[in-house]
Amino acid sequence: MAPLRSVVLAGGGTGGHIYPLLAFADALRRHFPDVRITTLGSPKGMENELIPPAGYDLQVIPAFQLPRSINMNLLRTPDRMYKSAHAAGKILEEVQADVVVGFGGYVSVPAYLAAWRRDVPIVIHEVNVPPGVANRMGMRFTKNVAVGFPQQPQQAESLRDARVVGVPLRTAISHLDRAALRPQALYQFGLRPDLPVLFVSGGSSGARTINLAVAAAAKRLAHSGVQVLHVQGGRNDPFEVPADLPVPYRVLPYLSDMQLGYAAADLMLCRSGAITVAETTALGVPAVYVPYPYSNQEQKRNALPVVEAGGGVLVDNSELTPEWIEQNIVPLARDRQRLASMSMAASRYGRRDGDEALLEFVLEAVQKAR
Ligand SMILES: CC(=O)N[C@H]1[C@@H](OP(=O)(O)OP(=O)(O)OC[C@H]2O[C@@H](n3ccc(=O)[nH]c3=O)[C@H](O)[C@@H]2O)O[C@H](CO)[C@@H](O)[C@@H]1O
Repeated sequence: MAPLRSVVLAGGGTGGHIYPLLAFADALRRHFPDVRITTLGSPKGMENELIPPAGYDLQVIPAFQLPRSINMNLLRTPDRMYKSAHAAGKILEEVQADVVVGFGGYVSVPAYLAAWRRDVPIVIHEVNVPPGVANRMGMRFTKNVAVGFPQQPQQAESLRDARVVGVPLRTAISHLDRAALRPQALYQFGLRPDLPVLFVSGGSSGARTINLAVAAAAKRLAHSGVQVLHVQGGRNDPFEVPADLPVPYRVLPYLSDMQLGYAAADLMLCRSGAITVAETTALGVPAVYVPYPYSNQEQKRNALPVVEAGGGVLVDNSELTPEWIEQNIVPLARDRQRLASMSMAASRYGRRDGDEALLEFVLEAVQKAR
């Protein structure tokens, strides 16, 4: 029997759930060119902007609001959840799914429920500690849980038996040779090759605090010879940057080709969403991480091991001021030796093969179920 004929991938909301799903879909297609790949999404998530252009079939199922904490009663009430699970189930039957692989986000819950009802094997990929609500609910239905980072099984009881597979990264990122792409990236962004580049990103939706603090430090950065490539984030308000700066400060609303940003960067200033950390470490990009201060400190946990390994610096959201940037980022961005050693330390922590490792885990799960 062919190992896989039809796979349903569920995950939605923000880039952090969608990019690993897309990277995994690419790995599936590379290994099994004839496999049918169906993705499940919700009506308003970023999946609608990211999945169809990547060439995958996106089936949108009715949305419902997940509670902030795990609540299994939700699964028993014939409300919108029932409608979503019913819609997911119809799709699973129509495509005769061999397996459902879920990456978290609202849309994963109905997919897990529908798969469980039909005895379709479920694999969960989780990148956060504590695990997201959707995946925690999914864990009631399967033991096939994979995680992105080596510290997760020690940090969360529910992930104790999970397999560490890494994070599936887009091939443009996992295969990136930063030094080789750097000249093209600098040219494309209109940046100078003789001055350090600070690459700023607040994750897939952007981060207001980071945007405002860096924009307010624009003059100090520019007069110290630090260029800035600033991705504002898909869903964030524009901000003002002085027009008459002596060195380039480029602002982009969103960067689909993140590899170009990573290639141009000498130093990154960013939120520590799990996928961002997986990418900076896989590529050895030295980073100053500003964890999102809410949602259970999950972003602080993502960044801490990298910082402890010497690959990054951590600063509290409330401490990120223009003065802090001037006193800390400017000297760091100009210290080539320190950046090189941070880059090496980050690379030692990161990995690039998460797509292949997750595929192996999924194949084992399907095999086990047959
Ligand atoms: C505020 C919040 O709750 N954030 C969560 C969200 O973050 P978020 O959705 O921001 O996800 P991550 O930081 O993990 O990943 C962002 C992804 O977007 C990409 N990107 C970003 C900007 C851009 O212009 N272009 C681009 O392609 C990055 O390369 C990366 O692949 O999901 C993560 C993964 O579950 C969690 O760890 C974060 O805590």
